Amino acid sequence: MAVFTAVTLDDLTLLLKKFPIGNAIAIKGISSGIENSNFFIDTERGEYVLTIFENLTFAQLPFYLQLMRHLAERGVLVPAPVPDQAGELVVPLHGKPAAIVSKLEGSSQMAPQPVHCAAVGTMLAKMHLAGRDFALQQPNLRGLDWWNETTPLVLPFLDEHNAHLLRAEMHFQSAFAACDHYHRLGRGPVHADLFRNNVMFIGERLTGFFDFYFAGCDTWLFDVAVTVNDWCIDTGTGVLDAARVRALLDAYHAVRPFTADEQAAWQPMLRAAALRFWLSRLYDLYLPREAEMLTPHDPTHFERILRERIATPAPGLFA
Ligand SMILES: Nc1ncnc2c1ncn2[C@@H]1O[C@H](COP(=O)(O)OP(=O)(O)OP(=O)(O)O)[C@@H](O)[C@H]1O
Ligand SMILES: N[C@@H](CCO)C(=O)O
Repeated sequence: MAVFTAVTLDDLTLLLKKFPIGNAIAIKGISSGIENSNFFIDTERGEYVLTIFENLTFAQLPFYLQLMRHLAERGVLVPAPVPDQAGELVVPLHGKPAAIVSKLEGSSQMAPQPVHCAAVGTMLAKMHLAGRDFALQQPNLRGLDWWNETTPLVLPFLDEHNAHLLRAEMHFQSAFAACDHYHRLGRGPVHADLFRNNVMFIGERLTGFFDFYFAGCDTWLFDVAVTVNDWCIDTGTGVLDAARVRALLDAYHAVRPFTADEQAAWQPMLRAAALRFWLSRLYDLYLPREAEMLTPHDPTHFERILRERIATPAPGLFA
């Protein structure tokens, strides 16, 4: 279940008095998702999604909501936040921050073909370009600093085989983050969690990216690597599917051409993207937050992907 904070139709009626989207008609909790309480809401003006943020603070939220607004205004398909009558995108509800965004049509494509990967690559490149003039700055809060903080917390839970892998990969990634190629990589706001369950499709048509609540400023290549590590793999083995990788990368490259520095950084970046989710899944499994009510995601999936990326070079970014 993923409604940590309950909201009744009466609560919604009161809340919507502050929003220019008509009166409340219905509210329905959304069962998927592990971070926030989400609701589909119907109003006299249409369908929206109400999110109550269970972990993010009032101070952190403007970055995410303003970013979504910035991207939506530039034609990137993302949910558009709805400002209240005072122009606020984040409002208190039951003492927690909340926001209303437009509802995307469609559903997640959990068995993507090259055509879906190409659509994701195109929209991801458009998103990176559209984010270049976004004024707010917030680091990727699940970046190298967080990995450094988290590694000693999870190491005691690992067997020697995995502890060795984690220590060795942290060593490798620290050196990578210090190298010249890395510092020349293009940067900006990135989604940083663009998995299959965070993109909507109707058939082969992409209708939107959502769940921006891990977004932050980081290298664009990190975003591409996170996306490829989920969209272009055999989920049983973590092995990359060459046709889907090619489709995603070629589509991205056609909108924002990759650079030689990005090509040089590609293999270590795929490992970095695998490490990021291996670590967060280990952390969620061994050090669960009190409010956590869901079965954590399986860390061994990303351990497998990391080992596979170390063992087998991925197709290059471009020929
Ligand atoms: N703007 C939107 N339009 C349509 N559906 C949405 C929208 N936002 C969220 N949803 C629906 O709500 C579900 C949960 O949302 P979301 O993934 O953002 O939750 P979460 O708690 O942040 O989850 P997680 O971190 O596990 O991905 C999605 O799978 C999707 O079905
Ligand atoms: N995409 C993350 C969950 C957080 O959104 C994972 O699969 O570990």
